[in-house]
Amino acid sequence: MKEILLGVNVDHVATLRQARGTTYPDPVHAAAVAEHAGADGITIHLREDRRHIIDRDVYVMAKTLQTRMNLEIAVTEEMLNIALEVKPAYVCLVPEKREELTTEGGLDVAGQLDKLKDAVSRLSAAGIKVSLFIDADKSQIDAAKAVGAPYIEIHTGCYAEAITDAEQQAELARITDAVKYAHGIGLVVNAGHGLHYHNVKPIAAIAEIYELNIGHAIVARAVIDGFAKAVADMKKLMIEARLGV
Ligand SMILES: CC(=O)[C@@H](O)[C@H](O)COP(=O)(O)O
Ligand SMILES: NCC(=O)COP(=O)(O)O
Repeated sequence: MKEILLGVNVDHVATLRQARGTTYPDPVHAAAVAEHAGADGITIHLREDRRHIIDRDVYVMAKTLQTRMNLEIAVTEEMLNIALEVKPAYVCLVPEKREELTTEGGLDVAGQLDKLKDAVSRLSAAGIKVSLFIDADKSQIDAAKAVGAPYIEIHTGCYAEAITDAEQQAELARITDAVKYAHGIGLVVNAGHGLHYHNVKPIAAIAEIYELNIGHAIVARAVIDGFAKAVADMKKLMIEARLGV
């Protein structure tokens, strides 16, 4: 049984902090608790509008994380320069629209090959492992391979937001096919967005998935159960899925 890793996204600990402009709760503290509870990495999305994670969080976590940072950023000069200065273990390039409530879809790699090739090349030259946040779409997977990204993260939002069982099963089949195809052409395949305690197991059971990045649901559960238990419970579900229990 291949282990599946959990990247805990602490963005929405910062959402609570930004809601009042206080210094608490601190996503740096939450990240330390998550790592102690079994997180294999910490994911943070530094959005252009800094609605949750702010620059200070990135620079402090670069010094304090015991596992590794997966920094999600848009493909802009501002963000690329921050990534090249901080040099996190991983950078995941994501699409971003200021008006969106949350990430709405995958990055259009196929439609901007030269721009992505340049970004991937610059980040990789700095020793950063680059992932592209894309839809479960073979043309986008091929494009990710073409621009030299070693990792992709399949957007699971359509699966998570499916209304009927039939729709969810269709999205699961689409994701499964995409993961296996991407793995088959040599990409390391992660997945994430909208996963929670009641929908994570079928995704975690896909053997070729390397890591799941999960945030909103863990932070929401932590409000009731505490952060350590929320992380540990999610990791337990993922391991159970891999064991087929
Ligand atoms: C890229 C992705 O799916 C998540 O990291 C998401 O972007 C979390 O941040 P928001 O909730 O601000 O969209
Ligand atoms: N890339 C997905 C991620 O980091 C967390 O997404 P969500 O679980 O907050 O929807």
